[in-house]
Amino acid sequence: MDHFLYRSGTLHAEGVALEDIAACVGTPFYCYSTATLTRHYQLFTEALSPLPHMVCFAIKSLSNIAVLKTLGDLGAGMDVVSGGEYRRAKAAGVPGERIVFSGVGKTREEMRLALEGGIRQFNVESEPELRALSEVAASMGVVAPITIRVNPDVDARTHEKIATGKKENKFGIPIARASAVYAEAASLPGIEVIGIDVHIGSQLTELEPFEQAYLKVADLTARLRAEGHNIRRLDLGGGLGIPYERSNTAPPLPMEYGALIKRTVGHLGCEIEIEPGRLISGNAGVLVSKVIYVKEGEGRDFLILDAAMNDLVRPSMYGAHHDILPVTEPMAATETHEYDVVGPVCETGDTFAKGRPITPLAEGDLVAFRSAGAYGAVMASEYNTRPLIPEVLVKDDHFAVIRARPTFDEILNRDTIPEWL
Ligand SMILES: Cc1ncc(COP(=O)(O)O)c(C=O)c1O
Ligand SMILES: N[C@@H](CCCC[NH3+])C(=O)O
Repeated sequence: MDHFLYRSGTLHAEGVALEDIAACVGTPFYCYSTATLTRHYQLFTEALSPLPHMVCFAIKSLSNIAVLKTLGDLGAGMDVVSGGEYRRAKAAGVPGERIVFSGVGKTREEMRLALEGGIRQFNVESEPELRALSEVAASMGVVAPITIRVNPDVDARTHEKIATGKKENKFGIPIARASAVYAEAASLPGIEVIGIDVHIGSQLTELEPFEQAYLKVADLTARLRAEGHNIRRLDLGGGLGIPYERSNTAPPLPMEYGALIKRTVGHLGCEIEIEPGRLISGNAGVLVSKVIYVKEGEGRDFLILDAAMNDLVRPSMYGAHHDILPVTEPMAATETHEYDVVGPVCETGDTFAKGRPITPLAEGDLVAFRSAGAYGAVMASEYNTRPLIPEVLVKDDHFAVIRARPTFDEILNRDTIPEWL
């Protein structure tokens, strides 16, 4: 469910017409709905209640500080994967005790930053990282709370580039080695073992892979407790998928996912942590773009937009589908026309969709890419010196620019010409 609906013949974000935002900030731009962000966060908290739990938003999916504050003010925790993301969470006012630090390559500087600023736990992914963290913490006279991310060797049945739970993936330690690694962790002076972490991939559209992974975590919890570890928190990762194509069967709902968690690990008396990103932010955002030209090609028509792969890379990177809606509501009887929808970047890969049926469009018309809130703005670049596009947050009947388009002066001034040139 989202809050982008046609009203009076034009697409709105909550109570605001997207065309009014376009007139104010220009195109292209990202637009997020506070109501959808809020609702999706609440779906998870409702799904996990009454278990003791924390929903830590994976901020890699959408890291604008205003969005983080929206969720943080509701009580959300944050899952960060870099010192930069940690700083964003803090800038949004989220206290350290609600921030978890994931990722395979945390540097000592990042560890120090989080230990100084406060941290809920580090999700440690390897023995060298464990030793480095212990050294850093001990040198500061503190103890780092940790879980160890285990790799359960489960096929998440998602796009291979975003599957993380198979043994050939770089993530976590092999679950078979867990006893040895936990024993080492318990012996290190700068480490306090809190629990177990697992995350098997993103955009999962079935519950079964989660079930396999969580059952393995339940077994491991019992084993590690028998070995004397005080396992009291389970971080079950993120990854629940969203319906990008409305015609497809819908992925499981947070409520069903919550029921699965209760069934598989709910009896263990652990605090449950989850790290959803896409399900909270994905359908909370659209990318609005304008048709620059309609170009007749060989046996196809190209819809050339002012948005490109540098603004939304998912279609060219993963072959991902995003629904493309005309901002002006089509008349019920309007026939569709098939377009190859492309951007202005000088690569054939700069293609959003091929042969996509859309209501006939003309120069200057606006379109909205649905489900663009997650892994949209955060993966944007300035390729072809196309400025990063603005982000706008809507709440009820008002909106605010939460990141402005940089000026070309700002962009050009980032480069410096050495004095010897
Ligand atoms: C460790 C970790 N946690 C959480 C997430 C969030 O995933 P998603 O946006 O699919 O919910 C990811 C990304 O897959 C991740 O790598
Ligand atoms: N960037 C990916 C998701 C990556 C998830 C990373 N943990 C996407 O757009 O689908």
